[in-house]
Amino acid sequence: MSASKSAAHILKRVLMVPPKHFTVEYSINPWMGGIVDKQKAHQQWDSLKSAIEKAGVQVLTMEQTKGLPDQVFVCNSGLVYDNKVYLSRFRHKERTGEQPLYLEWFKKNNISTIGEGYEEIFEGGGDAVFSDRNTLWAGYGERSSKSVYERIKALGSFDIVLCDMILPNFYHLDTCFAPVDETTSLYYPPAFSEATNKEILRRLPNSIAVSEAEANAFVCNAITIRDTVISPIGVSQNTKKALTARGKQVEEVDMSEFMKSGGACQCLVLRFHRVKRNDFTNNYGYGPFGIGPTNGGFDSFGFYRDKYYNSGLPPLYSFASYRNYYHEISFHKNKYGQPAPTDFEVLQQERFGPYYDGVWGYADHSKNWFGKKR
Ligand SMILES: NC(=[NH2+])NCCC[C@H](N)C(=O)O
Repeated sequence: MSASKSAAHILKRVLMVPPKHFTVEYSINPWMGGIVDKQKAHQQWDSLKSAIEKAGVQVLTMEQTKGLPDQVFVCNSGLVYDNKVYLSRFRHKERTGEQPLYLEWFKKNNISTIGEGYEEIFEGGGDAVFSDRNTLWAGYGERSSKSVYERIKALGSFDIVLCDMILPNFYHLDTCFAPVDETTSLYYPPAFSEATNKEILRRLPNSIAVSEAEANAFVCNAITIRDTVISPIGVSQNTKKALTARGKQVEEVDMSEFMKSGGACQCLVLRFHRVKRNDFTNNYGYGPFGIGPTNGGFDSFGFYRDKYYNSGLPPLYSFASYRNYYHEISFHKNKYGQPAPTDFEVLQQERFGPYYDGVWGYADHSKNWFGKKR
């Protein structure tokens, strides 16, 4: 059993693209065809968004650009780890127009980007998914290239489990595999080579094999948020039983319009997980006494500050710098319109000089607290 919390438990936000210009007008996978009912697509997208929010995850949105019908499948924009993203490079020319738009969005939201201009084909969260912070499931075959995963090591240090996919209908990893918790996934065994099947059961021994009918209903395109499994309609009684035995509840949403393009729940979201805290914060992102830097009180350095001590000037602490400091992605600008400092550690050293050595992290958060030196 993995020591690390499952990805489902640390999912914090997702990015979604409302289907303003969603159509099926070309065919780059075996599912694509049919006429999209636009109104239905909007309703289905809205109900997915509500299900995600109800499960406690924030939904950010980005506008769709006309002429890029598959941009709704924003999961394919890249793979996010902490505050970094490895950018996609699409296999089909029909989707390459999406790349610069995603790049711009990541830059605007202070997420550092890797992979711009790289040759290797990579379709982001469609083919690569974390089951916990230390384990990346890495699909290749129809879309992403196997070699890209050497490059992806630049994102962070985690195991990369290469998944050999062998059926054209299951062209993205998320069409046939979905992590559920630290020992469980939903998966469709025929879609994988024998070696990959073994590896899935070795690392996630409680995995649930779905039937052909479920696989074709895109049940493996589910998203688990804590204990809620949000899946397209079509989960069998057997699978429901197995999930209930794992303490999960199943919520089915109709994804018929998006399935005309070969996508469903998971394809419509890009995931942002909770970022690992520095040692000197508690699990709530605050320093001692639960007082955060935006209030008066002691901060996590053990320094007292009041809310207005720097009045007249922009505050030393702002929401943006606070988020950045706690290794959070800052999605908000502070009220002075200033971006978060790019290297907050350096900034802290300049401010606090000898009192700050970057290695705090005992129970009282500071070995130099009030001049104490232990
Ligand atoms: N993550 C996914 N499986 N996304 C679905 C993408 C669907 C899109 N029509 C394509 O073929 O690229």
